[in-house]
Amino acid sequence: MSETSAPFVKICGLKTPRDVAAAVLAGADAVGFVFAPGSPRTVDAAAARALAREVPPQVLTVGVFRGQPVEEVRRFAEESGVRGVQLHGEEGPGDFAALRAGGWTLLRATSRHARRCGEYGEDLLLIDAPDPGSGKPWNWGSAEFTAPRGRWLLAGGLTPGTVREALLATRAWGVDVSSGVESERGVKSPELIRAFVEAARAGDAVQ
Ligand SMILES: O=C(O)c1ccccc1N[C@@H]1O[C@H](COP(=O)(O)O)[C@@H](O)[C@H]1O
Repeated sequence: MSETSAPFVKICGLKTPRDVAAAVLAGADAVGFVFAPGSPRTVDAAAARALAREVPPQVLTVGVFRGQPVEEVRRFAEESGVRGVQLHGEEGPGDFAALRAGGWTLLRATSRHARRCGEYGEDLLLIDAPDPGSGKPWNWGSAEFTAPRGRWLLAGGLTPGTVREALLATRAWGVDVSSGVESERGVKSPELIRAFVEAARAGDAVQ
């Protein structure tokens, strides 16, 4: 995982070798493969395994889950060989503790208020819109939003045009995007991926 002061950037919902090449070439720190059913980006474990083989070791591969039983999460993560697990659900500290033994980097995604990264035993906290993967932004600029402490990623409707402003406003440690780097729903655009990473890193550190 990146230890630089530049924002951490995760590009999510990759489905093809072309998507992976674009994210890696753009300089993403992490790439996500969606195992949650019902998304236009859902891939199976075998497809993710083949894609993950194209990812260099400095880039974190992450399996993305929504409301799936821990046993299913474990099985997909083991079969695909991803190094990180991102949970969008009602998982509690016990679930994170159960997955800890697998050696994965654990990401907890929530749209609720969170005080700090690590409260549930996660390595990274992700503050997202209530409808993950929808491309709908939430009101991160509102005075009611209090940023958590520690390593947290901002997600939800970010685009190359909004990511820098969002980073400056929230002081997030990093960002995660899916819809905002697509030419149509579920289809990644190498140009938008490059533009997103460039915009996130323009001027580098925001912390
Ligand atoms: O990308 C999906 O389809 C998805 C499905 C289920 C859970 C999470 C999903 N992606 C995550 O959603 C946000 C980004 O959403 P947006 O499309 O940029 O608004 C990010 O955390 C993805 O990892």
